[in-house]
Amino acid sequence: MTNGDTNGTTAGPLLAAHDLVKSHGRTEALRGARVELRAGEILAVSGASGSGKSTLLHCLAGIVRPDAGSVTYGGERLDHLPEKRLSELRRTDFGVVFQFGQLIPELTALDNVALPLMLAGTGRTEARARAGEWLERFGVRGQEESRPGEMSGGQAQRAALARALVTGPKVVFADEPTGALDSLAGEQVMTALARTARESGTAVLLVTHDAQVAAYADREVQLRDGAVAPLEVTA
Ligand SMILES: Nc1ncnc2c1ncn2[C@@H]1O[C@H](COP(=O)(O)OP(=O)(O)OP(=O)(O)O)[C@@H](O)[C@H]1O
Repeated sequence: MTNGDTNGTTAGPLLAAHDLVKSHGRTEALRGARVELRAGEILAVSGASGSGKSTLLHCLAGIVRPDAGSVTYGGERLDHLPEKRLSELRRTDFGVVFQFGQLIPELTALDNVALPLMLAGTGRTEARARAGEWLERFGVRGQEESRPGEMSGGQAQRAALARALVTGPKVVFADEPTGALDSLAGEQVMTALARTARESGTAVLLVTHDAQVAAYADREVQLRDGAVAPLEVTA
């Protein structure tokens, strides 16, 4: 009974996927995947290339609808929500970071981070002030007026994290956030993400094939052929 085991600290999961099935054409990317994310938890989803990690993340984030199975967020069926409500929820409650931060190349770092706040109705001056604070939290001070192409990969990715977190989301979805970085820049990105998520109580669903990145998580599940595999105990 997922929702019955409340004891004040461990209410039901914030986000849960049960028996997810999703095909891309003839490829069955997910075959009964099941995963639960608790509020404030950092969960790593690992697995070999092609095991379905990104597809699972897209289903959980409401970017893609599964063919079968369920995705619930705060007890509500995400996969049944109409598109309009889903995009609203994605804007208010979710943040996303992909392998290449996907900052808008024409905008400065500051304006990239201010943008989600402005889309949510915050005035430009206030949005830029808050964006500056978040860039500072992520150690990219001094780069406010740089465009993404003028920053290092690590700086751009930390700015992308600031953009994902600036609106105070409940969940951040990070798909191989260090995949394009060298190991030092990757460590800086992961340290900043884990610290900030913990400080703000944000849950993180972290997709990675890198064990060193997964080590930043509180818990890890491994996907194999579109389903969660039992974890091999290595230590
Ligand atoms: N848009 C798509 N069209 C066709 N096939 C796809 C599409 N997206 C994913 N697939 C296929 O679905 C399977 C799962 O892909 P997915 O990207 O979810 O795995 P992954 O574990 O994230 O892989 P990687 O680590 O390489 O990114 C793979 O066989 C992939 O080729």
